[in-house]
Amino acid sequence: MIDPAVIVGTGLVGASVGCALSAAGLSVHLRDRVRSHAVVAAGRGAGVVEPVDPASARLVVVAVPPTAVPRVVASSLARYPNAVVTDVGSVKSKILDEVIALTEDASRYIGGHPMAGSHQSGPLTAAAELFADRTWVLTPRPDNPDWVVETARTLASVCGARIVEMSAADHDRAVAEVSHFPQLVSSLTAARLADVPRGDLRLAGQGVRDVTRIAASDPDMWVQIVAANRAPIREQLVALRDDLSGLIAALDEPDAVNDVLKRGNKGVRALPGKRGKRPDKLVPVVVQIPDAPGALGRLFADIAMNGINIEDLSIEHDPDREIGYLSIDVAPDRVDGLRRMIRDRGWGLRS
Ligand SMILES: NC(=O)C1=CN([C@@H]2O[C@H](COP(=O)(O)OP(=O)(O)OC[C@H]3O[C@@H](n4cnc5c(N)ncnc54)[C@H](O)[C@@H]3O)[C@@H](O)[C@H]2O)C=CC1
Ligand SMILES: O=C(O)C(=O)Cc1ccc(O)cc1
Repeated sequence: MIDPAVIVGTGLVGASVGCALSAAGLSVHLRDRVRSHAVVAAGRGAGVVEPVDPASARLVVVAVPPTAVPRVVASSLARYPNAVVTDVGSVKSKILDEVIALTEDASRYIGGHPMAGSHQSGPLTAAAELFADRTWVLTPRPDNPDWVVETARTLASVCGARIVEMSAADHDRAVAEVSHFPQLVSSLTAARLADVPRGDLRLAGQGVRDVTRIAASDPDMWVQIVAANRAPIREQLVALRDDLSGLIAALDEPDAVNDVLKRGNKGVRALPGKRGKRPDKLVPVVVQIPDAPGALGRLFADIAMNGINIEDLSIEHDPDREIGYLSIDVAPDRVDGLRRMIRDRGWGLRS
């Protein structure tokens, strides 16, 4: 149904889709305005740079920056007359409006958005597993024939993603809440660090790193995303401004500060955890590991030998010493066993 596929735009997301489809045995043809990006993506196993016979292409995945998406979708609909054309752009309504304005018949176009990526860009950071167990939003419309929707579903499934279907408008509101607004807040938080004296920055722990990771994202890309989804983002920012004004006015009142922190706790609990497990039902065990080849592998082997399932994990690097702190989340009934094993096997335990 999706073989052969064409990917236009072979940066982080396009090349990752290519890697996932190629790993599933499909033939994938890569195109990019910058040919070297397609060549690098091919080198990472995303497909081949040789063109496909346009009439034989079954699927085109447009993975270019948001402002370029409508034109590339329109030209792909014309160039590949038998293919379903989908995109991975982070906004959906504006792209759809522009595609409809550019084409006579947009029924072979269906919007898509895998909710996976990173703050990095370019094909060098691509990975076939990027979409595994992540949400892939599709925005089918009444004018899409069933086979078009089915083709897009097949793409998301082959990439290992969970499909969520909704209208373009609902998608844009949701991503403003859970992706675009958090990006801007992370950027604002990180921006304040640029003026913090070096000596003060040495006190930075994992908390500030957690809330600023995505502030390293590509500004060019995010300017385009924000421009295309202004109304719902503005709503979030205005609500934040009210919250900030309230907090500033109430800083002397512990009850009001407590209320802000409690609301924060509630928000964290609201986020879905792994397979529906609430993250607050897992317990972190922090292990000190040497920054040396094979250390992680040995630790994981020890944990597996003891029949303990790692539900989630994260790593923090010591800024001065060649060690890392691996935080392993396990079910509460496995904590004692894991701690005992860690000590018995000679690993350092931090909590
Ligand atoms: N970065 C992320 O975490 C995520 C990004 N997205 C969306 O995926 C799309 C691509 O993002 P990334 O892969 O991160 O960007 P990227 O910058 O890594 O790759 C974009 C690629 O598109 C190429 N390109 C630009 N204009 C083109 C054109 N007119 N024709 C052909 N190729 C063109 C560029 O040369 C580049 O190789 C964007 O629309 C973005 O909104 C979706 C989910 C996650
Ligand atoms: O880095 C992360 O955690 C992300 O959430 C990346 C991301 C960036 C843009 C999107 O449209 C979707 C996902």
